[in-house]
Amino acid sequence: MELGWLLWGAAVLLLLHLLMELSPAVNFVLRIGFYYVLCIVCSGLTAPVCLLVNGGRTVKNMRIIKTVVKSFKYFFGLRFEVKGLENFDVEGPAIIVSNHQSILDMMGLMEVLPDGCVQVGKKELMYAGTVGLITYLGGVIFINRKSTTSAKMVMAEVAKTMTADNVKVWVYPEGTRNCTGDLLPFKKGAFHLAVQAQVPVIPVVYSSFTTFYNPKKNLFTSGKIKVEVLPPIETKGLTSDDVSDLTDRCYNIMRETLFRLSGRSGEGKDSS
Ligand SMILES: CCCCCCCCCCCCCCCC(=O)SCCNC(=O)CCNC(=O)[C@H](O)C(C)(C)COP(=O)(O)OP(=O)(O)OC[C@H]1O[C@@H](n2cnc3c(N)ncnc32)[C@H](O)[C@@H]1OP(=O)(O)O
Ligand SMILES: CCCCCCCC/C=C\CCCCCCCC(=O)OC[C@@H](O)COP(=O)(O)O
Repeated sequence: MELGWLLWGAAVLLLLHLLMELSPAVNFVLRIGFYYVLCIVCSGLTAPVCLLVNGGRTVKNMRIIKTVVKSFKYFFGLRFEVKGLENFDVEGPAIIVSNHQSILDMMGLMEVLPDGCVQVGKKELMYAGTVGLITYLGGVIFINRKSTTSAKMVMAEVAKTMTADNVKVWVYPEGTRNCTGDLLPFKKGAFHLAVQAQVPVIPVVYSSFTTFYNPKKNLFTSGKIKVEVLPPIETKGLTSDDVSDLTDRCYNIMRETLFRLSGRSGEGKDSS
């Protein structure tokens, strides 16, 4: 009886393997589907641990979430090469800005996430079942992207509390996922936040995923991601009039770094 089940299991695995070899679409759907399942199941298992250890919604839960998510890369054959982690060692709060390519970014995020750091996320994430629960418990700040007024109010509140709570805030300034190998124009929320709280901006850049991940081409293989944490940009003394310049400065540094890390040297200079 047991041998029968084993043989059936082996046959199903072999069939899936053959299908994945033969069809890139099947390979993509199975791999990305597995990522979703992993996120949903691990969130469901991690949430009670967070509740038991820390009692509710707190940034301290990010340590637990990070430990779990850091193991995901082994399932997908992803390797991270990280440089510049010492640039996170600023005294007190800071705004961290990074490029946002895919839902896979959660793995890269957790690879470098400093202690005491929460992310700004779209409010729709809150309703994503167990993933919503874990992002809530981890202290993610939810914003309504469809209402600039409401998003600005949330961000202004964060500017007031981040110094008192001594937290770093991670914002994806492109405001949405973008897997083109380039950057979208930056939204200004992160930079207003940095100026209002008078805290430094720390840019983090991930090399382009396009060589191993492209949903339009059903491409999802193993790959290496280079990550660079860049030196902090001070905002002391800056006012709201300086936000546009600060945004452009960060955009240019990050775009140049993105192209360098992705092997497109020489591109990205002197563009705005
Ligand atoms: C165990 C297993 C676990 C598995 C799983 C775990 C996962 C555990 C980690 C989860 C991690 C989640 C990560 C999610 C990742 C996202 O969900 S990314 C999407 C959400 N994030 C964002 O959108 C952030 C970036 N967006 C912004 O900052 C935008 O500026 C805002 C605040 C949303 C506003 O949007 P907007 O109106 O479209 O933007 P924008 O053109 O910048 O602003 C309009 C005007 O308002 C002004 N303005 C903007 N903000 C302000 C401000 N704060 N004050 C004053 N003026 C302002 C601008 O200057 C502009 O005026 P002008 O300069 O043109 O005159
Ligand atoms: C009862 C409802 C059940 C709903 C189940 C939904 C399950 C969703 C499950 C797994 C998703 C795992 C993803 C981990 C977190 C990803 C965060 C993320 O990358 O969000 C995208 C957001 O930055 C930008 O969104 P858009 O590109 O503007 O769109």
